[in-house]
Amino acid sequence: MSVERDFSRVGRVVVKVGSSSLIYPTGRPNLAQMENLVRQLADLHNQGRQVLLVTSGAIGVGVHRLGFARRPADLPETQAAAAVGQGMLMHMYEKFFAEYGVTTGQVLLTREDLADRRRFLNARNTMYALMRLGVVPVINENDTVAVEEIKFGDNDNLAALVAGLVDADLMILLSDIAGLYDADPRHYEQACLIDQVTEITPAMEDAAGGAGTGLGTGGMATKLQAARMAMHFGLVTVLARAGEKDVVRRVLAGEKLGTVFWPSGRLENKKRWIAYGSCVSGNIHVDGGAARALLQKGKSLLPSGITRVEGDFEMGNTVCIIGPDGVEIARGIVNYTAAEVDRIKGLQTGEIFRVLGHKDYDEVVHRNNMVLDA
Ligand SMILES: Nc1ncnc2c1ncn2[C@@H]1O[C@H](COP(=O)(O)OP(=O)(O)O)[C@@H](O)[C@H]1O
Ligand SMILES: N[C@@H](CCC(=O)OP(=O)(O)O)C(=O)O
Repeated sequence: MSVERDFSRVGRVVVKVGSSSLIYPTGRPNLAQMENLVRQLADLHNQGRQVLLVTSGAIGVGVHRLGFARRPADLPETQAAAAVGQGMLMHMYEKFFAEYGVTTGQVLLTREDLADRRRFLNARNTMYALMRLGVVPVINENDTVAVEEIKFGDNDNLAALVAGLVDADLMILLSDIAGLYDADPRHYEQACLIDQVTEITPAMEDAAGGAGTGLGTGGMATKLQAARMAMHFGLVTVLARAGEKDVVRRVLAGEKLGTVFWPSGRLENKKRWIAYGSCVSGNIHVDGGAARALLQKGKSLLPSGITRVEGDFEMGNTVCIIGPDGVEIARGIVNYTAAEVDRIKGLQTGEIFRVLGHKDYDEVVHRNNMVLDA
């Protein structure tokens, strides 16, 4: 049964638009599409809603401006293209938004900005300040400096992280496709549009192919990752075609357009960061008793159930907690270093002081700093 879409009370919206919707096959920017999108976003802004735009397209636009026939294989040249293209994109957005009297602010993020808790909170404060000042943040990955190890890699995941960061009510992913299909529509003419998703199934993941054009990154697979993250955060996602007439207005009006992904949980902000923002520094393996205590009884992780430690983490880092079958059961912020956990593993909490010479916490990972099923 289809759940009614009522977005009348949505106050904060993150809209992500992909390269394939912003660039013509000629490699030149699709000004009509861009202007159209900006008009709709400016209208949302005028309604008193807070709008954040996550935009792709910097590399694609820069590649064409620099006269490359296709995206260069070489990283510095790709980053040079991003530097050129990002400036061009921002110039166009600034111009179109200004026509409607709306001020924009460019925010370029790297994976590291969100992986570090202090920088994550700093980024959040900046976004809140921009919104308080009535500015529409225009966000992209900082492709010019981001190298492989510190990349989000695709803007779908970036959009979901941003939506979680600012506590958005709704994320709209605009692409060159009408929504999620039960098979890759490029290969199966009979593929059917799925109008709503309450759980992302393995069949949907199997059907999610790569990018539709040479410009897109990640294709449907990264959109499903982003939607899964948003569902876990407690946010609604709508995936729709950017070129659909008045798509943003119609989505917000509750029209049955594209695919809606309904929330499956309600993760609080800090736990969102633990599960998806922070980088994992090591693994703690636990026995069956500890796994049950965490999963079924809502307990913290104590030294007694720990069997093995992997990695070289510091206190305050994020670690994965691995069950006896080798599968991750939780993720959390650890209260001791890897060397300390190794020394107290299997012991009762009463023995921590005797072994380490100090005891700041009974718990190796406290329940409040732990997320199950991350
Ligand atoms: N199951 C599926 N449902 C819908 N689209 C799919 C599916 N599998 C693969 N795709 C492809 O994903 C493309 C969108 O991803 P991508 O090219 O990365 O777009 P964007 O630039 O908007 O991020 C579509 O053009 C479509 O061809
Ligand atoms: N940050 C890159 C876009 C990366 C990306 O995810 O692209 P897309 O799949 O088109 O949303 C750029 O601006 O070119």
